[in-house]
Amino acid sequence: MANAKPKLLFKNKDVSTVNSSDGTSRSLEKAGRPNRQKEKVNGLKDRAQDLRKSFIDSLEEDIRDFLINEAELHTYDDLTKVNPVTPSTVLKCLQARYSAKVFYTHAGCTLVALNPFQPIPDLYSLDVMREYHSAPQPQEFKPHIFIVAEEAYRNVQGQVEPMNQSLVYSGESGAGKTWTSRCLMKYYATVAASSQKCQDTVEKIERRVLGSNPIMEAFGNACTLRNSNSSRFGKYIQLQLNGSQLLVGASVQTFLLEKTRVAFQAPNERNFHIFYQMMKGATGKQRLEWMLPLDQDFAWLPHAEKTLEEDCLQETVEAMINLGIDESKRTQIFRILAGLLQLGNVDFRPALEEAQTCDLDEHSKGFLQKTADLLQVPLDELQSCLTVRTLRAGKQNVLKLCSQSECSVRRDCLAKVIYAQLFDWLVTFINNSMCADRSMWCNFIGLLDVYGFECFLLNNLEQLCINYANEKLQQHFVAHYLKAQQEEYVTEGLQWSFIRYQDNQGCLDLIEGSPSSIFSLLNEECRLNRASDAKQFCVRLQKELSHNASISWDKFSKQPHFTVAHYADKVSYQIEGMMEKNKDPVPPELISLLQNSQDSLLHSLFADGDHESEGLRGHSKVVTVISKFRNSLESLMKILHSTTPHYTRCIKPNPDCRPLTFKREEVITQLEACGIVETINISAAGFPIRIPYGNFLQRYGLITNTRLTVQMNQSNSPEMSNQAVLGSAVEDVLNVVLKRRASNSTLSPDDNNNMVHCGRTKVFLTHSLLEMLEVHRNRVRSQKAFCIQCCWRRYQNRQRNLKRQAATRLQAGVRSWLVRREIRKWHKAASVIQTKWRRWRVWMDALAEAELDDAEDFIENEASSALPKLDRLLKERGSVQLSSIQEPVMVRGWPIGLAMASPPSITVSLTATGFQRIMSMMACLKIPFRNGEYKVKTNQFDQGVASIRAQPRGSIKVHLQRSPLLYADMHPVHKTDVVTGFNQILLERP
Ligand SMILES: Nc1ncnc2c1ncn2[C@@H]1O[C@H](COP(=O)(O)OP(=O)(O)OP(=O)(O)O)[C@@H](O)[C@H]1O
Repeated sequence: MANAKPKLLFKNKDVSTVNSSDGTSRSLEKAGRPNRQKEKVNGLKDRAQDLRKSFIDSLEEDIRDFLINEAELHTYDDLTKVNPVTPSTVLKCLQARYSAKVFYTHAGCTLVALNPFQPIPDLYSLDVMREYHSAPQPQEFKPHIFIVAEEAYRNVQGQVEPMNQSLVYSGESGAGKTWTSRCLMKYYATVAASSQKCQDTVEKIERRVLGSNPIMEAFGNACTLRNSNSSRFGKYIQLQLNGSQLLVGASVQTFLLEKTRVAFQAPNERNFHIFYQMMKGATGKQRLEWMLPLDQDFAWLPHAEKTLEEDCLQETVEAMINLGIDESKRTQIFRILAGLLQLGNVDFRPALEEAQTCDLDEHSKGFLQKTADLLQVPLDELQSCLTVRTLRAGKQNVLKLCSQSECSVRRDCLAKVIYAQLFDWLVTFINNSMCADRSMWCNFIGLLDVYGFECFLLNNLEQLCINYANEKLQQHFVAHYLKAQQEEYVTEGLQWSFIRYQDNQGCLDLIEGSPSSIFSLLNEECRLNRASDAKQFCVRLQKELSHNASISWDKFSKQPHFTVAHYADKVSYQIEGMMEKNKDPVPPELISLLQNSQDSLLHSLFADGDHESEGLRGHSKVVTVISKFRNSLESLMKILHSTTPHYTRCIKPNPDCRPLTFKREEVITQLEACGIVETINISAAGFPIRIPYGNFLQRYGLITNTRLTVQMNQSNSPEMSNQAVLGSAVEDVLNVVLKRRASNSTLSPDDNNNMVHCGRTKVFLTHSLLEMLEVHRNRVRSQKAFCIQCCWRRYQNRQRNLKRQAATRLQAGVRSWLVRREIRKWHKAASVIQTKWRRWRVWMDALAEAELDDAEDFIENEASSALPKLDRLLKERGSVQLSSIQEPVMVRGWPIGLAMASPPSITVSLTATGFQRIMSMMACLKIPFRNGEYKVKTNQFDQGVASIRAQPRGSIKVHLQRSPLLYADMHPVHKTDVVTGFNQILLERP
């Protein structure tokens, strides 16, 4: 149905698809395959599920990115701009704004106010007020409570029907309703004070209007677990404006004061502030007068040690003075309150005998005495009222002694009735002092501060009334919101009739309808004036109301109860005590006691006869709490219906009242409870997704191959015709999608129309059509992706081949270059070696020639000189001494080398020609030829002399090896004892 919660795109669908793939595992189980296989299959399934989930998540993210720019969420001044309008996107937006210290956000015709829980400098200053007031278009400013205030004020100025305005702010305890109320009052006081003409009156009224706050808060607020300054009543303040829209008066109407708090405070909660103000702020004289010694403990004053800024008696007294409550009245008020504190300390003891009344201990007697004194009633009368009950039997009164618990109930009842009457008296007094004569004002701006929706562990009549009031306001709000939405659709040229939504009329019928409803049955039960039985009443409810879908019962609960499905949530109400609370009986004796009080104020509170107690009223006349509440709510609703409403939803971002802390769960619960989510759901019933044509084509244009730029460029005409061009392109896209849908299903074209509407500049969609568009877009995208993949692969292959060819060429080039370089190196080296070698050879040749020339010269020149001289010279030129021969023989290495260097024919000739060669060798060695004494061996195969060694008996053996270098051993050195030249190393050494 229309108010079904918007599901996340694709999520549900996908889960079902995944589940359907379960068959595999089931069939395996049936086949009884081993567990491991099953685990494997499950593992694969899980993986597939994970992959699918991550795909869906990324897809959702993609859609979200398209619809909404998360980075700019905090800049969204209006929650209806969030796309799609779902609780989670709304929450995200609020959180982003809260983090950016922006506390107000529009939500269509509503303003959402997040409590910062710390004073924000310059957010509510006089300058800001004046700025908003003087702005030609305050709506263009940042969202603020002053925009709402100014809008209401201008509506009055504009005299547009309905001229009267109502500013409704709701929210849970601690959300900032009272704060908002104070801000608005200050705003109007400032705005109205801008006129010089009636400055005195305005100031007087302003002082009184603002001055009434401390009094109302002192008497009606208390420290609770959820808020240290919690209003325990609902109020509607009417600011009265004259023809010039100046503030000339004000009045206040209150609802459902939590009077039980006077006599009962929940653990860790406190009584109304006023009692603590008296205890802490009284002067010595006042303490005596009020009988409140500093060291006295009071049962009804728990946690008195806790000091709050609200515990300021002086401020309350000053406000009283401003309002015109004179000293004697103030004294009376405080004496009565002190009397209540004393009364709380009175404890009853069970009667010793059945015929006796409940007893009081000494302490209690003292407290009762003080109570009687302060309330100015006779002590014995007071005591008997609390302990004895008067029953009417025909025309006679019958006295009945009360049990201990009955006495306590009567004591509490006395306190509650006095406090409630005193509170009402104060409200009346405030009204009298602020309210202008009816002829003086013509319009009003009403400020409605109501309790927010309540759902506790145990809920009773108070919660039923509060939640009923919230249902009423929600109904009013929904009607108003739909009107605003209708206006938006009309601007876009859409029909309104297609919006279907489920309102909360069913729930209201259940609570207040006729002929039978919870209220009517409760009232009937109370009027029967019989002892109420919760179980019986529960059965009755089941019998009479079970046809209503909004009521249910928990079969497993033992306590008599009923559960109501409110628009915000289901709430279970316990029936026990509900009838008693509805009757709210006040024993007649108590009323007559108070009527006889010597205190004129107390006397006047009960003197008018309105307080006929249960025993004195006829059964048909019983006015129950429900009836009273319902009547006041009816009159309030009448006022609201006749005014232009402005809604502000105050949100408490965290339960601990910590500054600038945003708890998502906490906020979403409140958004649900204050109807924002319901509003969102209503919006979802129409077209929750609104996309400007341009954006639509950017995303979905590919379905019909439409390119936005082309579309835009085709038309150089003004904007409207641009929109027309875009609109027709959008329709083309939608037609493709809807045609495909029609071919797949049997739905009528009407159904298609319910899914989409094209406005003037935007296309309005349902979630399901968006889903279809996405599916279509994905299909087109996958086709295109496939195409791109093919092209890309082809391109890649071509590139790869080109690269391969290029690489081969490069490799070949590099290799040849390397080889060429190597060869060049070798050539170079070879030529160096050649050059060196040639040089060396030339040099050696030259040396050898020079040597030979020397030798020849020497032989020629010195032939005649003595042989020892020649020996010396040879020795000098470097020669080997073969010491083993008897006579020293000098061997000139180089001539041997020279000999060896001769062509092999020399060697061959040594062997071949035998003796001749041996002779030349011996000549070289300068060995005297002595046949048989020496043995000269030459190596036939190796070139050169292998060795020359001394043989036994004086023989020598020369062992030389031929150097690869010609004449290597040929350079004689002038040292006689050293053989030099290359052949030195070739000489075998011992
Ligand atoms: N706009 C604001 N700026 C700063 N602090 C704020 C603002 N609104 C609320 N507060 C703080 O939050 C506290 C609770 O606010 P308030 O008393 O207005 O809540 P409430 O909704 O009226 O609660 P209840 O329903 O219990 O009366 C205030 O005492 C104040 O400290």
